[in-house]
Amino acid sequence: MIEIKDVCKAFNGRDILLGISGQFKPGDTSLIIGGSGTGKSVLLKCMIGIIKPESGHILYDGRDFHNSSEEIQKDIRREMGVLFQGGALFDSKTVLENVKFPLDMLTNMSEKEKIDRAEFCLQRVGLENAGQRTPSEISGGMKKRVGIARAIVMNPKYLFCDEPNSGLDPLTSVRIDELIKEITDEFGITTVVITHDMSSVMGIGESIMFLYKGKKLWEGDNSNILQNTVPELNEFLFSSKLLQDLRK
Ligand SMILES: Nc1ncnc2c1ncn2[C@@H]1O[C@H](COP(=O)(O)OP(=O)(O)OP(=O)(O)O)[C@@H](O)[C@H]1O
Repeated sequence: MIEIKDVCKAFNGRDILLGISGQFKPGDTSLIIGGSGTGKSVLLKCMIGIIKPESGHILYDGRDFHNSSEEIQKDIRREMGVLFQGGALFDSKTVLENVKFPLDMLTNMSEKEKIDRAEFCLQRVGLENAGQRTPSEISGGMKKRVGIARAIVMNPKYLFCDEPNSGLDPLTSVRIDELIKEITDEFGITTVVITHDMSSVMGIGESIMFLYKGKKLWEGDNSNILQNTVPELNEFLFSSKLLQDLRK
């Protein structure tokens, strides 16, 4: 479980996160949603340790990440998988080499063990035949799958996905969401997804936190989000004329 307690962050005197608290449970796909500039990515960066919060605590199964020894921080980092928004794949490496990369960097496994593990992960995301291609030779949806395979190659306890649907068509988006949810269920991962995609909210939002101007204004799930009474959340959910009409 990941617990965040009263996390605050400011840049150049401007408050970005104003005391965010919440819990993310194992086996759940938890979403952080909100409009542009509300602090979702900054919160994610605090969680994965790219940014240090000014105050507050981020606990990984009870271990206070930012207030732990370097050794414990290293342990926690090894338990994280991250799917970056742009994919962050190496164009000069093959798909298989991209997936294997964290194993090369962080383990003492033999080459055969690393290849077996990378191939298992590629198979899990439905790309068993794409290992020898390079990222430039595959589609956007396939790149996301490679990113997911690489994010799970170290068998993470915690998985972070930054806007996994960006740049994808609606059908591919749903497939990527479903894959993230399946993997989360199957391996009991604590998964945190940043999104502003309404179909993700309704499709995989087992736990949802809504941020607005650096504050958490609502939390719940996809079964009760449409009944919420928070004006800012409704404005976010029903931003388009089409959705407003459908709601009516
Ligand atoms: N390193 C930084 N230095 C200064 N300001 C920053 C920095 N990183 C983020 N910000 C500011 O923090 C605010 C929140 O940014 P953040 O990227 O978290 O938004 P977001 O909710 O993820 O938006 P989007 O959905 O558009 O990605 C923005 O006003 C941004 O300009």
